[in-house]
Amino acid sequence: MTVKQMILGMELGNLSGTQPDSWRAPGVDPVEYLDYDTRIRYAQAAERGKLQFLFFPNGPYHEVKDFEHYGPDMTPDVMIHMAILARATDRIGFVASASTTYNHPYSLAQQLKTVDYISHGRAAWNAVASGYPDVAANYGSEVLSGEDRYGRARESIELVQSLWASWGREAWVHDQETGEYTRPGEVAPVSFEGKYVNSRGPLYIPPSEQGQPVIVQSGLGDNSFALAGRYADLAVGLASSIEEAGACRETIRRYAAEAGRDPDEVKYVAGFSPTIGPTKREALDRRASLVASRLPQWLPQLGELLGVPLSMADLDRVLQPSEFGALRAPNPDAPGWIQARSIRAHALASEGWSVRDILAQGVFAEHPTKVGTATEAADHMQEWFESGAIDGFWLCIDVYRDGIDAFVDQVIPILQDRGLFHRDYEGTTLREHLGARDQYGPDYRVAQTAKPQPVLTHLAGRP
Ligand SMILES: Cc1cc2nc3c(=O)[nH]c(=O)nc-3n(C[C@H](O)[C@H](O)[C@H](O)COP(=O)(O)O)c2cc1C
Repeated sequence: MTVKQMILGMELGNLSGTQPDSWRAPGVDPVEYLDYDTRIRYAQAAERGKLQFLFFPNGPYHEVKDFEHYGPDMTPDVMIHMAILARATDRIGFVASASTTYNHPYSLAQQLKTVDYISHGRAAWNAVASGYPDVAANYGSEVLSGEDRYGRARESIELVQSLWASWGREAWVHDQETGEYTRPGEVAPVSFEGKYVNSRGPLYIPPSEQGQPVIVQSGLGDNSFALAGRYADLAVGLASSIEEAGACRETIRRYAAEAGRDPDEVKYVAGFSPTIGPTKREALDRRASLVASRLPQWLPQLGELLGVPLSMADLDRVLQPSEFGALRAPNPDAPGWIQARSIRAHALASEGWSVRDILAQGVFAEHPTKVGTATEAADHMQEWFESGAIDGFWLCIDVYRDGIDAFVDQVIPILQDRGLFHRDYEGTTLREHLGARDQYGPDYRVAQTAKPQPVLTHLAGRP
């Protein structure tokens, strides 16, 4: 019997790490954002840890509003980024986020398949439907309705996959003797006609070693979950608790079953934001220094959560239970990760941490946070994974310069010794790393617009 092991990915798209002041951390070169010798070193470190994939977020937009004090936190250009890192690594996969709303499927099909080919089958497309006003504004648009964004997303995925298969899987014979370059009729137009996107095709790029890129979906909300259930091999999630993660995963699995797929075909990974130190105290001090510029903004917010006014003068104070009282019910209409803040703030205050240490432990972080030793990080991961709510994690490393090495050299061996993570890649392609099924062209079990293509019909009929 093979024991199930976790899938691990890591975000590598933003400035110097995922924490706000990472660009000012000791030893960090503040211009490394565009220094590809450094980015390559980070990708290679993740590969040394046998991580299955790197995740590249992309709006494109500048999420941080205060451009004067914080660097951009998105990927410079996701396709170029992926291509450069692909040529400097051998095994690790790449998940490139790209909008289905503001890109033409032909361009996406071309770029993604090129990288899939040159990386020997390690590319994935995180197909996102662009719900952010800033992204829309960059393309001179308003945010479109959910119906239109997700209608276009479904068609775009099916068209991109149709174009990928318009160069038949066995088409490329390139026989120099006979002069036959491709088999007759096996590179053929797709003549795709949707409500939102059209293309004649064909695309002129042969299959990669995994056939075609893997489909990923990252999102929160019913539309995103339905898209993931219908098309994705991997869903990259955001969940503040094991219960929330389990509920997201179950929703995606239900949508997969409704679309006619085996729910096990979609893996679900949740975010995790560790800060590792030789001792808990050192880890807390590290994390506190990485959020220092946010403290004036967070203190009043923490005060609201705990029902006690807080200022910078309170930073090193331990609050007494009589000051903050009982946990107040979070707003049930708020997203889960916002609701989780009060619960976490209250729990940390009750444990007797100072105000600074409460804030250092990720009360306002987007993802579940563990600040402590490598063993504490591994314990968190083990608890989540063994609950059955997730198939793994995508890691949001605090400062890339030393945080990736710390995770790879200290946490990964613990996970491996506990049998929770593989010791080496099982194959060479991302599809193999994720245990995703073989697929070339659209998945006709779930397709809504794509029609079986001549090139595939032709191949199906071949003896
Ligand atoms: C973990 C996670 C990662 C995401 N990454 C991106 C991204 O890189 N680019 C993007 O445009 N949207 C990204 N999103 C946004 C979602 O794709 C989606 O648009 C959002 O959840 C809003 O949902 P809606 O489209 O139903 O309004 C991400 C969402 C989550 C939860």
